[in-house]
Amino acid sequence: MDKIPRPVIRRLGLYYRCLSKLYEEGVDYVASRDIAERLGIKSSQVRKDLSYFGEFGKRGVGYNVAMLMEKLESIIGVDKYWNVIVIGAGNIGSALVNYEGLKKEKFNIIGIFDADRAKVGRKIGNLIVRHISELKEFVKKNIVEIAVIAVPETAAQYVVEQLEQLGIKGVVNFAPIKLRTHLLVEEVDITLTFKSLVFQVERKI
Ligand SMILES: NC(=O)c1ccc[n+]([C@@H]2O[C@H](COP(=O)([O-])OP(=O)(O)OC[C@H]3O[C@@H](n4cnc5c(N)ncnc54)[C@H](O)[C@@H]3O)[C@@H](O)[C@H]2O)c1
Repeated sequence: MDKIPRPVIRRLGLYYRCLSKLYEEGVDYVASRDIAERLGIKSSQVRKDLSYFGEFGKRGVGYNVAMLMEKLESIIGVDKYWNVIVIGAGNIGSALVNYEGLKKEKFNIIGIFDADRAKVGRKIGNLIVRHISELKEFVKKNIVEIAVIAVPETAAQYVVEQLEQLGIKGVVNFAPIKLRTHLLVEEVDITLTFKSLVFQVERKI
């Protein structure tokens, strides 16, 4: 399982969402072509990605939606609730706490922390902002494996080191900085997304 490329793992989440919709629509079997069409990717890509995990599909019939969902659930852990903490109660941190979509996908934000005492005690969604000094105690008392870094670039390295010491396993990092850490990191680099888009736009022109 270690050798599966990251982009594939990311796409599995998309496949899962697509299959959930099909399931809700009452669809029993689906062809890779239909999944591909819904997601705007090539059907050969869908077949290749899913073949990493064994032969799910039947030629001419397609994939059994419920069975494939079950298989994906066991691979990407969507059958499990993940507790998440957010470091930084600014624009991004607050937006995430207020974003219902995460909970729907079973990512449960259970704590938000900030270094600014003026923000501590404020209510964001259903949570009260805690001071960062309470982090250690909080992580000891709760099962938390995932954290979001939503602090300024200058504080992000320090924060990831704290998270590493506390045994957090993975981080979603919004700060535009390459973190030095052993933790698993997913970067959310909005500037890069724009750059990639304009690169493609220019090439089309
Ligand atoms: N706002 C955006 O649209 C946007 C877009 C892309 C990326 N980002 C990046 O995401 C990060 C967060 O952005 P934002 O707009 O939410 O910033 P923000 O300034 O609104 O919030 C950052 C929060 O982090 C807190 N903080 C600072 N040091 C801390 C520490 N050591 N421990 C805990 N909390 C600490 C601050 O008190 C503040 O409340 C930044 O690195 C930013 O560059 C922001």
